[in-house]
Amino acid sequence: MTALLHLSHVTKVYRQGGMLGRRLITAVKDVSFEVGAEPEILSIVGESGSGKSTIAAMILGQTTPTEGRLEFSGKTVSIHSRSERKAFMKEVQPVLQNPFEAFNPLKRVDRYLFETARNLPGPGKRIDRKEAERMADAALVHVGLTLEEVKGRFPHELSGGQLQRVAIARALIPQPRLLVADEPVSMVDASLRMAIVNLFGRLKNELGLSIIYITHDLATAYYVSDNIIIMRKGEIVERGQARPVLDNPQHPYSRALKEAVLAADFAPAL
Ligand SMILES: Nc1ncnc2c1ncn2[C@@H]1O[C@H](COP(=O)(O)OP(=O)(O)OP(=O)(O)O)[C@@H](O)[C@H]1O
Repeated sequence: MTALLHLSHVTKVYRQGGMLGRRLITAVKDVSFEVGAEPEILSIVGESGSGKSTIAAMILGQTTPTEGRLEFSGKTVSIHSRSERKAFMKEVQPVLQNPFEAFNPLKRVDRYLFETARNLPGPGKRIDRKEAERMADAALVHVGLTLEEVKGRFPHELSGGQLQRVAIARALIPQPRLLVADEPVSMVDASLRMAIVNLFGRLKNELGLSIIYITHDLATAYYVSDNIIIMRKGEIVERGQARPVLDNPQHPYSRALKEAVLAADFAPAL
């Protein structure tokens, strides 16, 4: 079966600086991996600067690889127009790190959901307000909320965890096949992180959605992912099924990452 997403020998080089002192930064170097045809949660972990966000940006079509190829459902991803972007975004949706940045503080959050529903691409009759409300409510129910709970609310009237759920609900409205979640719990209160991560597991099972979960947090990655990729300086150093890899990491860098987490967990309280 054709993989949902296939990255083949992908490299991304950024140019930094002006004419004088121009520097080339290889953010991602010869990376290949797949998200399979069956729903899966793939975690990409690694320290800051290892290239995780650059991979997310390429998968979301926000930047193009310098070398290599990305295929979605067997077709090379190439976005040259607004309509191509809209069609692609129907299938692949982002979940951002900071939900407070994803929403304008002066705009009621339900408006985002209605607008997303009403702007869906494709033929057919225009979605009316009632239908948009029904779609918003259905998406909110998938994330453990209801339209009644968020209707008329501004972003600051919701907690970080609730707002991240609304952001995820918004991403669900187009009925995508892949979510790309870049550090989605790092701005959420520690006590609520597991709830969001559990939600990913539910969305995979209930909606058949695949999720790329980019994180620093090995504990949640261990808990929720089927597969894992460990990155260092733009390259994949280890990959495989999440639990065996994290139970028994082979690469010295993976071991160091795990030891850093264990050391933090057992650090004496100050
Ligand atoms: N737009 C850009 N222009 C120039 N360099 C960039 C750009 N985006 C990222 N980089 C560089 O590419 C490298 C990889 O960055 P990237 O943000 O992909 O890593 P990351 O693993 O996601 O890190 P973090 O967890 O801090 O977001 C870094 O050296 C970064 O400075």
